[in-house]
Amino acid sequence: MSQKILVIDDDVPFCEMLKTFLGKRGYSVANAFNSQEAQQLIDKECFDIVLTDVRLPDSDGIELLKYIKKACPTTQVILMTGYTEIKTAVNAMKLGAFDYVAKPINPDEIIMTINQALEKREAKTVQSSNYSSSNTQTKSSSPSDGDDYVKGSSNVSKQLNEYIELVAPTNMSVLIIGDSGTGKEHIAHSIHLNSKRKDKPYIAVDCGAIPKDLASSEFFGHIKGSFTGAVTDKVGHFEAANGGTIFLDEVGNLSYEVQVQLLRALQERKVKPVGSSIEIDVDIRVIAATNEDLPKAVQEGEFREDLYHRLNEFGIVAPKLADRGEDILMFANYFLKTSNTELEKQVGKFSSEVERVFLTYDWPGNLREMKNIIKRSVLLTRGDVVEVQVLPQEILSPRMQTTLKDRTVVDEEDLKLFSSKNEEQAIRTALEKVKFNKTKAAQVLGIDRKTLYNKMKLYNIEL
Ligand SMILES: Nc1ncnc2c1ncn2[C@@H]1O[C@H](COP(=O)(O)OP(=O)(O)OP(=O)(O)O)[C@@H](O)[C@H]1O
Repeated sequence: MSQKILVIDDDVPFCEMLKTFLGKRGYSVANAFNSQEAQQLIDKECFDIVLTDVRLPDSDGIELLKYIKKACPTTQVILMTGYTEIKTAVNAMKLGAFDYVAKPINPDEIIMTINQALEKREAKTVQSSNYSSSNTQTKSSSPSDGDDYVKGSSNVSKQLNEYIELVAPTNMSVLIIGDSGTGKEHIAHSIHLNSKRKDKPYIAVDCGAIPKDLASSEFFGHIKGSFTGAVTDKVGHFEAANGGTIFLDEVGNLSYEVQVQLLRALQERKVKPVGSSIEIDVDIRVIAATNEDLPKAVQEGEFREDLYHRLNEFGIVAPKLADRGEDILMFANYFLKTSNTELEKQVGKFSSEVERVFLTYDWPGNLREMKNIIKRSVLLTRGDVVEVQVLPQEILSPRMQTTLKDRTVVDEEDLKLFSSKNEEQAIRTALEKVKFNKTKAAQVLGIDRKTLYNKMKLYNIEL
């Protein structure tokens, strides 16, 4: 059966174009032109992937994302963002979006992102014999021992690694605090692998993806017939993690009610599956992560103070990528290597200009953003060296954008799937913003002046 994709954008020709493009590649595609229509379709069936514009006429992509995550937790949502909306996109990732792609949309990039999203969706629904869940991962590989873990040598990294080494062998609960994409999950897994529990289960639970009414059953399990839909006995995350480590990702997203249940389980080290009268002893180590300001949530009465202290026996801050100094290029080279392997390419290195951009950019999406940008750049690189022309415009400073020699060639490619309506609007908005100074407008848009003139002619934009 072909994978189902819902494309949501108020730009009808663009939606149709994307539908045809994806349809030709074997996907079964539906279109919606506003949020209401989209919700009606989602109420009828859960899609594998939803591709939605960030701005919709009757709502925005972020609100819709929340709706989808509630209605269909395993659907992977990819946002399509216009110029300079990276902050919104990063926020969306915190709320559970799989990824974002910048408009103009590049055909290879969108296909690559869809494939990655489908892989993630499949990984989420992998089931083991007596334990199944849509919101967990069990892991056996070692990120800290093998080639796939960059330790870094900057001062912040040295301190981070020291903390991991110190706390790992203990049984202390660890709370990892850090922005989205800083590597919190990697840190959690590394603590597990360096602990005495390393040969026991490691269960990662995405707390943000658990629907409120199913939370008790997800954490503590249920017995057959205990509620409508409980057709078999189910082992909860706590029991599955028995003897090992449970990683509670996005712990700040748990409802107050679930927080109470969780605290009880952690204090008493016993769980009772829904519908059962028998308590099960559990021996687990808890690692939690959040990108929220939990002390503030405590102050505002949204997060229980006793649970906060229970989780925060040892706090670790995951550093922002921009603060990791000399590690930045180490990470970049690591992602170059992994991208080459995944895409079966042999791109050798970054140009020195690209390295300079990497070192000066502020990386709001941290390691995840870097990984995505490098993968996209490797995909678009035809030679041996990643040049600045293949970098997305949001990471280039305006000054650099105008010095790009071959920008037009890349633009022409990027524009294949870029709707004329959006493009015309983007150009008009940019011109207005800079009081109709064409040089500045070209900078804002990330295109050269010649391209801007051509496009103004095409859309009859007169000043
Ligand atoms: N030390 C590391 N070495 C190599 N890759 C890493 C490292 N840390 C993180 N990554 C990679 O960076 C990406 C983001 O990491 P991760 O998912 O752990 O971040 P996160 O902080 O948990 O994100 P979120 O808050 O969005 O859940 C992942 O693809 C991960 O594989």
